[in-house]
This record gives sequence, structure tokens and C-alpha cells, in this order.
Amino acid sequence: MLEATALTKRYGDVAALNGFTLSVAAGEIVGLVGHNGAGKSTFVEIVSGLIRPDGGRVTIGGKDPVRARATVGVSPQSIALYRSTTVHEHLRLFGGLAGLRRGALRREIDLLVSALQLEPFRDRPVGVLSGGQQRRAQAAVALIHRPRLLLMDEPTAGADPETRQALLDVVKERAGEGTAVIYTTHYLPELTELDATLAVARDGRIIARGTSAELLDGLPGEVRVTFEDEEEVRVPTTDPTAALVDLLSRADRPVAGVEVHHPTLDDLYRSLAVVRV
Ligand SMILES: Nc1ncnc2c1ncn2[C@@H]1O[C@H](COP(=O)(O)OP(=O)(O)OP(=O)(O)O)[C@@H](O)[C@H]1O
Repeated sequence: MLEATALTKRYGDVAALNGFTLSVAAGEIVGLVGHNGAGKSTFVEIVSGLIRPDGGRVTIGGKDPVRARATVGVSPQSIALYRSTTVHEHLRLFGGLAGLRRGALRREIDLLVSALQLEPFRDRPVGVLSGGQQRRAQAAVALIHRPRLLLMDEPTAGADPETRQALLDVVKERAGEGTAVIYTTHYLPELTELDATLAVARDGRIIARGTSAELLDGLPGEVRVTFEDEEEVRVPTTDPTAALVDLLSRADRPVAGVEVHHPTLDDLYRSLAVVRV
């Protein structure tokens, strides 16, 4: 669905993208992660057709991003809505611009207002809404025309747990219907919940790509054993089960408790700080 190859983009001395290559299949959710300044938003802006790369190639369903705009839904990092326009008016406007009419438009609006829990403020101007409410309105605008490619740049920033869940459920549902999703976040447990594959960005390119199981393999976990005399022993390991068996077989005192800390996405994320490519 999306093919991006060797994209480059410079801002003066800064190489925002430096050989950025990523492909996303229909129905796939790709979690795009990486430190601040890694190039994630620049990539999203290029795929949205908002800016042009200096080099490389990107196609969406075989088309240039500008030509493919009607099939793309974007929820940008900074809110891009009209402050004095209500949530409902936004959805009518953007749904109408995408070609939805009467019954179909009403149906899509009702579905999203309900799924994203927008009912209580659907007729309020966006400018008076809280940050989290504005994010949900932004997501609804991105989804109103059932895009084939959905770009969500930190869509849950500032959202409370309930609204975060509502948004994740909608994203999962759309992916289940065949929408390709690029989901940028610093909150990594969301990606496990979305069952997303991961693309790790660093210095303007993707340095790792795969399932979370593939990328986490080899990252250190930790085994913690507490003895009844309250002493705690911690062993860093890439094989927590073997380390635990080893530790327990050598224990010379009664054990009060064991804890196995398997490597998580957070460990992967932190490991970027020491990986040099
Ligand atoms: N319009 C611009 N003008 C100048 N520099 C820019 C511009 N847009 C991005 N950059 C620079 O390009 C680099 C990549 O920025 P980008 O916003 O793509 O990173 P990011 O991975 O999305 O970061 P974050 O996680 O903070 O959102 C940064 O060094 C940034 O300062």
C-alpha cells in the first residue's frame, strides 16, 4: 500500500531524513518509534503530500502522495482544526469534501462520534475543547472518509486511559478492514496492544523493522529473587527462564519470592541510545 524508498530531506545543516525506507501493507499497523528528531513527523508530512522529499521515492497504492490524498487520512502531531467550528461541522465538512453524501455521511459521523466518545461535545466549537478532546476530534476527521492509509502522529498524546482505549479500538477495527496504518507514539505499550509491527527510526532512517518479538529477542531482561532474610539478588540476562532455574538451583536459603522481568518495548527504545549504526 505504501512504499517509501531512500527518502532524503534536509533543513539547512540538518538531515531530517537520510535514506528513510519503509513499506506498509494493507491491513498492517506499523508502530513508528524513535527519539525526538529521528525524522518521524517529516516522513508523515511527506506521505501526507504536505512537503516534498529532496530525494528518494514514495508511492501510495502506486500513486504519488499528492495524487493519492483522497485515500489518506492524517491525524497530525499538532491539532489542525478550525477553532470556531464545531466537531460535527468539521466531520460534515471533511466528509462532504471527500464525497460522502446525506445518509452515508450521517452514518459515518454517527459511527465515529459514538466510537470516539464525542457525543457530549459534538456541537461545541473545537477551540473550547480540552487537549484530549481535540485529539479525538482530529482522529475522527482523519477517519471520516474511510482512508486506505491512515497516518496517526502521536494521536493519544494527552489522552486519558478511557479515550486512549477508544482510539486504539477504532484503529484496530479499521486495520481489520484492510486500512494500512502508520502509528507514531512514544507510549510503547500501545503498540503491543495494537499488535503492530515496529519500525525504529534513528537519525533520519529506519534502523530496525520487524515484529516486537523479533526486535526484543536478545535485549536484556532481569531475574529478581528475594530471600526470606529480605536480601534481593538481581541477575541481568537475555534468557530469564534459564537464569531463574540456575539461581534457584544454587539458592542456599529459603526463597520468599521471584520476579522475572522480560524485555519490553521500553527496553528496546532505551537500547536505541547505545546502538550505533
Ligand atoms: N520545518 C523544519 N525546519 C527546520 N528543521 C526541521 C523542520 N522540520 C523538522 N526539522 C528538523 O528535522 C529533524 C527531524 O524532525 P522530526 O519532527 O521529523 O522528528 P520526529 O522524529 O518527529 O521528532 P519528535 O518525536 O520530537 O516529534 C529535527 O532535527 C528537526 O529539528
